[in-house]
Amino acid sequence: MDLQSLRTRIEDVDRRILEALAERREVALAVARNKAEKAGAVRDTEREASLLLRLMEHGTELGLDAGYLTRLYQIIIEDSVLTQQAWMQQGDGSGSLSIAHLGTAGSYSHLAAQGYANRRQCTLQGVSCETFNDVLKSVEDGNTTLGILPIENSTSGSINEVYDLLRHTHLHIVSETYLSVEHQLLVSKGDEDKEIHTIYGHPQAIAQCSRYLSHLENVKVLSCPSSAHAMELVATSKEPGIAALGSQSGGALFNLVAVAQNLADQPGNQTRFILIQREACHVPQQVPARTSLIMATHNQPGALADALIILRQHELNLIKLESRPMPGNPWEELFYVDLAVHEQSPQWQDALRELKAMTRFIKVLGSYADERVKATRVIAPEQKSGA
Ligand SMILES: C=C(O[C@@H]1C=C(C(=O)O)C=C[C@H]1O)C(=O)O
Repeated sequence: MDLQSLRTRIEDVDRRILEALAERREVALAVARNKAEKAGAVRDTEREASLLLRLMEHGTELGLDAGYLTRLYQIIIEDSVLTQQAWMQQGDGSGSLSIAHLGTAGSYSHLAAQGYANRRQCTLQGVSCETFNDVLKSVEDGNTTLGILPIENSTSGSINEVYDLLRHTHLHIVSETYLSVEHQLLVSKGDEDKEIHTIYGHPQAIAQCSRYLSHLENVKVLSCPSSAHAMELVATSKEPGIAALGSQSGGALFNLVAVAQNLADQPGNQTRFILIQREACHVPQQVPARTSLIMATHNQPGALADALIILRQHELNLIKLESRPMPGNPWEELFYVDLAVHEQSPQWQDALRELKAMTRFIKVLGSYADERVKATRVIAPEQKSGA
């Protein structure tokens, strides 16, 4: 067979894989409907383990590597669990979702908003904003139903500006979504061989690529309001030797080419985004929930330890605890806390009452579906027999 015919065959196989993936997602939605009727939990790790084991046995018979299959199916199962969780909360997708986001099309916030809408079988009606505060205002003023904001990154940590804004708004966090952020260095087509003297990027992208950038000599690094701004600047400028930090899909949108890839200081760089809305949401019991709050303890020895003891007494699982200086009050600390709990659970309501009595300030930012899907692990059949 010639190369072209072989490639046509590959394309045919890929089409069938895609159709099978779409069918699997449809069946997962039917499973969600069934679970909603029976009040069953979305996640069933025993079922996942037996499924993975069977797939590995069958796969190795077909000559496929067990490690490859596990990685592949972990992604497929994560998609299935998150699709079911989204359905449990929002039901069947209806039309479009209006979401305010930082930057124009191609910014990381826009990509995350796109992923959020896709997961809910909705089309995205995105509204570009210049600042995080504009995203908030768009939702507060009723111009959009939702706003999306990056809240923390696996490399650069919490995005304090966003926490600060959340402290002063009456909006609620109603969802979270994770985006793999693979920064690339993008230049205009034809400029691939030009020496770079200036790199533009969003401050978060610059922080996440600090190691790579620190090794470049005679290069100016300049901040832009969003990654989309940085890419647009490079795309529209005639000046050679300028580059932008951005994503692969953003680069494609602006017709830019990558001259360096995977630039984040840590592999697997991910950003967690939150979705904010005017009304709080209700997380069904079948879906694991995360509750986020900000609190300031009294400035006295052991105050934080006392707050943590309350959480332990109520058996609350702490996902995140971070302290930040309180803006305007030097040397006083504000704590960001995330707990694995449903807001309406009596366990949390009791703990909150006790915390209110012993903190100077406490604000629940929202309770929403926990989108971290910890991969189920199984021992591959050959490894088992070889052990
Ligand atoms: C589809 C189901 O829901 C979840 C997703 C699974 C999958 O995609 O195979 C398996 C178990 C559950 O964690 C199910 O329960 O069968």
